[in-house]
Amino acid sequence: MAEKDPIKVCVTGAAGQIAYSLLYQVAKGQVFGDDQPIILTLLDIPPMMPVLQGVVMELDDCAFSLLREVIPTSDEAVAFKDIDAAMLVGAMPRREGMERKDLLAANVKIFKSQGKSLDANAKKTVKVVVVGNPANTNALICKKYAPSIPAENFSCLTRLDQNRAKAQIAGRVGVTIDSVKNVIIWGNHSSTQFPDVSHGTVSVKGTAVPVSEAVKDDNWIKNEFIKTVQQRGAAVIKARKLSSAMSAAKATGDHMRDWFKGTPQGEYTSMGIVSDGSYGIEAGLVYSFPVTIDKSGKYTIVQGLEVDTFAREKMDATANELKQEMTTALEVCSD
Ligand SMILES: NC(=O)C1=CN([C@@H]2O[C@H](COP(=O)(O)OP(=O)(O)OC[C@H]3O[C@@H](n4cnc5c(N)ncnc54)[C@H](O)[C@@H]3O)[C@@H](O)[C@H]2O)C=CC1
Ligand SMILES: O=C([O-])CC(=O)C(=O)O
Repeated sequence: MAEKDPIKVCVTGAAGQIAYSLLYQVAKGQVFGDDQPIILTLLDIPPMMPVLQGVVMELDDCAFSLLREVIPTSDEAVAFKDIDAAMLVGAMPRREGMERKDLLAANVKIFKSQGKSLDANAKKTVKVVVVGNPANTNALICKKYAPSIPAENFSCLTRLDQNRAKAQIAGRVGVTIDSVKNVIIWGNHSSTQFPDVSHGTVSVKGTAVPVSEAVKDDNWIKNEFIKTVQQRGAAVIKARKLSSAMSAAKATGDHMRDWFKGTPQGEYTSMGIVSDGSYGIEAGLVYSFPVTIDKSGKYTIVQGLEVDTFAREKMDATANELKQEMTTALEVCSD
């Protein structure tokens, strides 16, 4: 069979810690498919160019069969030229004691500039995932400054939260990770996010049962579980003195793979997307919803899930935080 044409993929923050794990997955074919040749563009800031050269040397030395070309640069226009996919990782990470929104003033302007440059340089079909924090609001700003690219092409990463939630449930029940399905992350990638297992299932001895039936401890689900997932990033920072990188890279790969290839039959996944008003969430906010994705890469918000009073309160609290972040971000970007 004839070889596919290469796709062009940009990773920003390419000299940083998440990129170091992410680039391996992308170049190895674990994200876009093991028959999909890749051209990589790698963006970082000028002082990081010597470090980035080292990353390029290592990419060469990996001898990846699918990697056709690597373009390291500190110029957004070069990095975004005709790209099919953008993984916007480059931004300052938080340190111990900070909330992710404390990064807003420092990071949001990066996404204003990159939104403008994507608008001018990327393919109009480009799929963008924002990883740099505060991820939802950075994605909102990026989209705002790229008006010629459809809003549904912008997303932010909440897959790491979903993976964390699945791991907690699998560990608690004592099953493998793939036995846990349809765990949802609603809202902001922050400590107000709502990890919701009320529509999820666990496969126990070959039969799918509701998570609550498998866990048999609603108090744990409503308290410790939610808090553990909400605070997991902070716990990793406390332990490592650096924020999550291997797991963040894995989640970014998972997010993009599902977006390009589709979600498995009967399963949904969570991603931060521009709200269309579903579930009463203000249209325009970048909010994490459960979605299914078809083989052509089009996602649809899962509709009709029952929302009880407990869930409603949590979904609204995280939406309110996002509204406040949006107001601050628009102020920061107005000059
Ligand atoms: N959404 C999520 O689930 C997660 C998000 N993060 C966030 O991802 C971001 C990156 O984290 P790390 O890789 O650990 O940080 P890092 O500090 O190791 O790397 C960040 C890289 O971005 C570069 N950079 C800064 N400004 C840039 C710009 N304007 N254009 C291109 N590159 C730029 C830096 O020079 C650095 O090389 C942070 O904001 C972190 O908080 C981290 C984990 C999970
Ligand atoms: O917590 C942080 O600052 C990094 C991050 O977003 C995560 O690990 O989820």
